[in-house]
Parts: sequence; structure tokens; C-alpha cells
Amino acid sequence: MPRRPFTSLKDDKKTNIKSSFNALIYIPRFFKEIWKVNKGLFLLSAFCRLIGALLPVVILWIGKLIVDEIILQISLDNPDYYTLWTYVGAEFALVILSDLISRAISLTDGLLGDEYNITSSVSIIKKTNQINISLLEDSEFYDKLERARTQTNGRVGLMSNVLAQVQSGISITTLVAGLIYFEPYLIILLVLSIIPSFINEVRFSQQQYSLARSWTSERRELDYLRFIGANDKTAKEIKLFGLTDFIVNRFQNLSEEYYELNKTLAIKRSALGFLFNVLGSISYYGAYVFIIYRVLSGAITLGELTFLSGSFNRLMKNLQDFFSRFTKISESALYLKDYFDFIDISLRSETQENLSLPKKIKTGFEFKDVRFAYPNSENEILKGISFTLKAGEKLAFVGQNGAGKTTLIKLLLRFYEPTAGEILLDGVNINRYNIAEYQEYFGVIFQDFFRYEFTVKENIAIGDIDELENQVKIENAAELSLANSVVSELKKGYNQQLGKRFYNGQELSGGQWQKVALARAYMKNAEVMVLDEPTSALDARAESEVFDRFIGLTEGKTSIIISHRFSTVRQADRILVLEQGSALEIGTHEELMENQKLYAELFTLQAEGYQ
Ligand SMILES: Nc1ncnc2c1ncn2[C@@H]1O[C@H](COP(=O)(O)OP(=O)(O)OP(=O)(O)O)[C@@H](O)[C@H]1O
Repeated sequence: MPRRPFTSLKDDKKTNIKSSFNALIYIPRFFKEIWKVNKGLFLLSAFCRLIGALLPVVILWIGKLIVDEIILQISLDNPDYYTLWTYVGAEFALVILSDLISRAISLTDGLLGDEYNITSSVSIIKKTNQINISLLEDSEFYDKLERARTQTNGRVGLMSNVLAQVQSGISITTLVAGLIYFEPYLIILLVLSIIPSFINEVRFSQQQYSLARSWTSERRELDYLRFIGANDKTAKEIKLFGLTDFIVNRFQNLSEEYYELNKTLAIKRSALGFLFNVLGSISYYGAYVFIIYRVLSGAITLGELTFLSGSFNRLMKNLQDFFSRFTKISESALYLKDYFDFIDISLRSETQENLSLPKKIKTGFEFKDVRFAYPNSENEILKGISFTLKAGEKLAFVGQNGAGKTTLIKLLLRFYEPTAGEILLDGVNINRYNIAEYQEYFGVIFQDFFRYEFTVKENIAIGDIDELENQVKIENAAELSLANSVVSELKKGYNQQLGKRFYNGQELSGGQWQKVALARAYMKNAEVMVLDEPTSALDARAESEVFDRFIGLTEGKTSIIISHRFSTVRQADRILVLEQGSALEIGTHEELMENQKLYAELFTLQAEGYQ
């Protein structure tokens, strides 16, 4: 895995304090999304936080009243403790309320967070699905996707932090108002004590983010190594080839590099954080001494001393939390930017036409001098290919590995656009059709079809998921693809969970999986069928049976088959032979045999193998 060199935090991708503040502009949009998720819960949370914000100053004030009342009653000849006990009762009630409020806050935050988590995960899944395949195969895009996906919990934390910040802000304002009322000078001490640690926090959280961000692809690599190193699918090869040390070393080297950079940063952050906190404590005790002096000189009461020292202490803690939360918020907001960047990735250009597709294909497809290179690659994979696929024709693609057969299918399906030339359907460039309708036109099974760890029934219905409850259709499809023979051996039949990942799952052999996947092609009555080497894992008898059925069933249907087995290929109406991205020859089996070129050579070679 080639890696971009990374040397230190002085990397040019390092973000600065300004970008941290800039990222905060995403917060309103973020809260609009949360508001949409559950307005009632959001309002409840906001209300609880407002009450929670006012409580500290009220409790401190009652504390002051209690002390002053005690001193007053002690000095009286006939004390009356009614007011005193009322204050104590009120303080007790407020402390209980305070606990109730903080529990209500964590409950509403938790529920709101869970709901938001679900909504944003759904948005990511939907967006990923709308995005062009070419982007999905791009590594930079993957980094973006990874940051958007892995930070889902971070976004929930961000929500709590922002709400807590607002609560803290209100609390601070009320406490500051109290301080200003009695001893305005204390505010100066307070600000002086808090600013250095704020700057320190902002600086380090920036560096932390820069490091994490610049290591996105390395972390992806670490995840990948962790996956292949501890996974049932790779375990056989890893054991057999003795790959454990190789993978462990690679994992260790990479993660230690990250660990070292992270460690340096964490140590610096803690050491400076400690120094600045000492500054904070010095200023607190300075303030304390000052207040005691004011009490001794008779300028303020003992109750006011309790209130002021309590307020100062709380304020300092609140401000410290406020600033460190601010850095957490700006750090998470940077990830928020990644999330919105991902969600905002523009899809196809708006100007694209949206022609409706013909109900039935009239003339067919035409590839006209199609050239293609994958994005970010100089290598031209298709070098000016021209051929036709007539309506109702069965065309086979043959050619050696890497000749460009699957790439041709990807262009036909509009996963990519040709770099030059065009593909026409009934004389119209396929780009002009509505993409969703166009792709609906095809029933495709790829050679690297996905093994969904769902039930058999769901695996088959994936071909036309709206028909999930249509058992008759699912069983018909299974019969045509020979998957019914697989199902009959499964304990729970069509409801059998497949794969080993989930409880009671049953693993299938490669060929059995292929039969199940093939059934997907029969689920919808697609206009065009494409089978890209769908039978490579089938035994010879099953393969010929599958193809007999396929040929019979797709009689008169436009279809493309890619296969390396010539016994299959020869059954097609015509065969396109590809060599290194060029169309070498096209014709019926007989015509190509007469041609005596690559097809005849490969066919004879394979036929000899069977003698
Ligand atoms: N996503 C991609 N990005 C860059 N290059 C790619 C990508 N997919 C395939 N290629 C390259 O395109 C060339 C053609 O690949 P393609 O899959 O079309 O071959 P094929 O004829 O279907 O081969 P096979 O018989 O092995 O399936 C190969 O050289 C491959 O390396």
C-alpha cells in the first residue's frame, strides 16, 4: 500500500486556529438537522438546561442567606429559626431539583443522540448509494467517507457539548453578575487566570485534529490490516502462508509511528495544561485572600464571603470547562465539516437530460469508437471499441484477463463515462436517459457479486427487493438458477440465515453462493441481462445446465455473457473478442473459427484440454 510521506505536525495540511473558528459555521446547520429529528425532545432538553443553568447561582445565594441568618440569630437574645430552616429546606429542594434536572438532561441528550445517530447513518448510506461508482473507487473519496462514517458518535457528543456550552454560558453570566455586584475587581483576576489555558487548549486540539486528519488513509490501512489479520475469511491463507508476522509487523510499524506522534502531542498538552492550571489555582487563592481581607475589614459579611468564594470557584471551573469544551466543539465541528462535505458532494450535473427509456428496445446498443481510462490513471483500458448489440441478441465477450470485458459492462451500465466516443441505445446517447430508469433496465450478476449475510430468501429477492414477500417468484427464480437444490439442503429452507457472522448462520460453498446470486438475475424481468462470469465456481454439469436454462429463458432477449468457457460462449448469437482494450474480431462461433485468429486459437486450446 503506497503511502504519502508524513513527517511531522508541520505537515502542510495542518489546520490553524482560524479554520477552527470557521468550522463553527456548520453548527447552526447541524442543529437544524437535530431539530428536525425530534422537536419535542429538543425543546425539553433546552428547557432543562435553562433551569440547570440558573440553579447554581440560586443555590449559592441561598447558602449566603443561611450563613448570614445563622450569624444574625446567634447575635440575638431571642432567636427565631423559622427563616433559617426555610432556607435550609429550600436549598435541599433545589439540590434535589438539580439532580433531577441533570438526569433529565442526560436522558434527553441520550435519546436525541440516538435518534440523530440513526438519521445521519441513514443519510450516509443513502448518499453513498447515490454517488457515482467512479467516486466510490477513489481513495480520496474513501477517506472522506471514512471520516463521515466514523465520526457519527463524535457528532452526538458535539450535540451534548454545544448544549452544555449554552447552559454553561448562562450559568457564567449569572455568576459573573453576582461577582460584579459585590467585587468587580475579581473579574480581572478571573480572566487573567483562564486565558492562557484557553489558548493552550485551542492550539493542541488543532494539532490533534491535524494529526488525525492527515492520518485518515493510514488509519484506514490499520483497520484493513486488523481486518485481514483477525478474520474468518482470511484465516486459512494467513495460517497456510505464515502471514501473521508479516501483518503484525506492518500493523505495528504503522501504528507505532502514529502512537509516537500522538504521544508527543499528549505529553506536551498535559504538561502545559498542568502549568496553566497552577496559574488558575494561584489566582483563585489570590481572590480568596482578597475576599477574606474584605471580611476582616468589615466591608462584606461572612455570608457574602461564602457566596463570593463559592461563585469564584464555580466560575473558574465553569470557565475552564467552557474553554476546554469550546476546543472540543471546534474540533468536532471540523469533523462536522467532513460530514457535510460528504453529504453535499454534488451528484451528476443538473443540466443532464432526463429522457424516458423506450418500453422495448427497437434497434439495440451501439458502441462508437469508445475509449476509456479510469479516473486518475493514464492507462487507456479501452482503445476505440466499436460494435453493436442488436435488440434481442445474445452477445458474448471473450478475451484474456484484463482485456477490458468488465470495464465495457461498467460503461454500458453508466458507472463510468467513456473518455471519448459514445454509446447509443436506439440511436440516442445513453447519457441522455434518466439514469435511475436506465439502470433499472438491466439485470446484472457480476463475477464479484456480494454475499449478503441475510437469509436465502432475502439474498434472492435482492434482484427485485420489492418482491421480497412474493415467495412464488423467489422459488421460481431459485429453480431457474438451480439454487433450489441448495435450499432443499438447508435446515430452515428459504429462511435460512447465510454466512457465519450472525447467529445460526450457514456458510455456503462458492458454487452454492453463485447459484443463489444467479437467482437474483431471474427476479426481475429486465430488458437486458448481463452475466459477468457468473458460473466460474459451478461444476461442469451445473454450469451447462445453468446456461441451457439461461439461453432458453432469455430467448429473444438482449443479453451479454462474459465467460472463459468456450462451451458456454459458443452458444451466443455472436461473440466479441477483446484483446488489450481493442475489439479484435466479432462474429458467430463458425465465422470466428473460420477467421483463424485469437478466438479459434483459444477455442482449440481449450478443446484440446478436454481430449
Ligand atoms: N477501478 C479501476 N481502476 C483502475 N483500473 C482498473 C479498475 N478496474 C479495472 N482496472 C483495470 O482495467 C483493466 C481491464 O479490467 P477488466 O476488469 O475490464 O478486465 P476483464 O477483461 O474483465 O478481466 P477478467 O477476465 O480478469 O475479469 C485491467 O488492467 C485492470 O487493472
